[in-house]
Amino acid sequence: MASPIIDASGIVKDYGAARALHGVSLQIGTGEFVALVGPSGCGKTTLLKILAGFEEPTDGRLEIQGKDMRGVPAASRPTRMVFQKLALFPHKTVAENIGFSLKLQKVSKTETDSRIRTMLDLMHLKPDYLERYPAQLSGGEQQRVALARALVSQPSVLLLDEPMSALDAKLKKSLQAELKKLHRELGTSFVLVTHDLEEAMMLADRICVMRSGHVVQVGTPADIYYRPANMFVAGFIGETNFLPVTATAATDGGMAVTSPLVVSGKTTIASEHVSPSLSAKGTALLVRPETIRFVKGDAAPGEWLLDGHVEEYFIKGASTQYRIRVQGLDAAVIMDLPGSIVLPAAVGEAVRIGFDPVQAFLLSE
Ligand SMILES: Nc1ncnc2c1ncn2[C@@H]1O[C@H](COP(=O)(O)OP(=O)(O)OP(=O)(O)O)[C@@H](O)[C@H]1O
Repeated sequence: MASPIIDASGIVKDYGAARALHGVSLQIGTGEFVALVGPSGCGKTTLLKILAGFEEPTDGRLEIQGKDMRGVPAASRPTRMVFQKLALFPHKTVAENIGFSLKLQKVSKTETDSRIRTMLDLMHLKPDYLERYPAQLSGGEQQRVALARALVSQPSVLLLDEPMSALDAKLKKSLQAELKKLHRELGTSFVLVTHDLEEAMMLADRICVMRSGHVVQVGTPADIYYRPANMFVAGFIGETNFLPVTATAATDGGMAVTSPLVVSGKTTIASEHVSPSLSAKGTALLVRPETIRFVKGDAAPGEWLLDGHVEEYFIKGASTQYRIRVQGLDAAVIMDLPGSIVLPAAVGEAVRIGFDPVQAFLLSE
């Protein structure tokens, strides 16, 4: 990265005796959209608050635009934060809410009015909303006002703490699309904390996966989905199948893998399909549900085959999910097939399923 706008290194945060962040390092590029994901309590909001200046790190160094942020209060940083729970002032109108920070900065009335109107356009809010109070707006509209209020002071970095978690599914989808468009138009760096992995995949240039106060992996959505560092990351994003295998180093840098459950033989997984942090513990092939098919005639060359029976299926509209029970595997194998009027197999039916191991990824616990 040429010159990161945010450069956090070795950030430690203790709350009393409890350590919330254990030396987190993360660089964010100018204009980049980064999503922070991970299970509840892993430290996402704490990290965001440290970037915003609402919490001081116990140890480590944070630079924003090349400047050490130690002791720099939130209001003096080039960052603005939008909170999970709306922090709109209930007794101020939409116009007063949006213009609040400009008033503090003593920006002229003409300039303030003009910036508020620009924000209103950007957020697709009608001009007559300006005189309304937050309680007179829908949840989605309130969230757009909160975004407008954060963006009106033209921050270099927008920090978003689950801004869409309170919205219903349809509203969430439309606001997600707007957020992506907004990011493209403004060129501002966005850091989004979210529980919604699909949201992170859809919106972010890079995803930072956290666990228990540590960064486990930072990568593009494709890296995280197709080349996860370990089973934790793989299981966190999307549905997964883990097929236990025995792996030994192959001569060309890849790994030779075998499984007693597989009808056909040994195969080599190329090095780019092997996790760099592979260890001997719980070595498995990650096989995504959409890469598995029913094999009714001949197998394709090199295809791995498993025999089982249909435990259940779920019609999801555009796709149908099958769960296949394979003897010797703890969990049913999940397959996602394109939706079709004619179902390919019935519950209880004996089936043979197959996948190309070249599309799989070798990882460990
Ligand atoms: N002010 C605080 N005082 C004490 N402990 C805190 C405080 N804020 C957070 N923690 C603890 O720090 C850890 C990380 O919390 P944080 O809110 O950053 O997690 P998170 O990943 O954002 O979780 P969630 O997804 O549930 O919002 C948790 O164990 C939490 O209980």
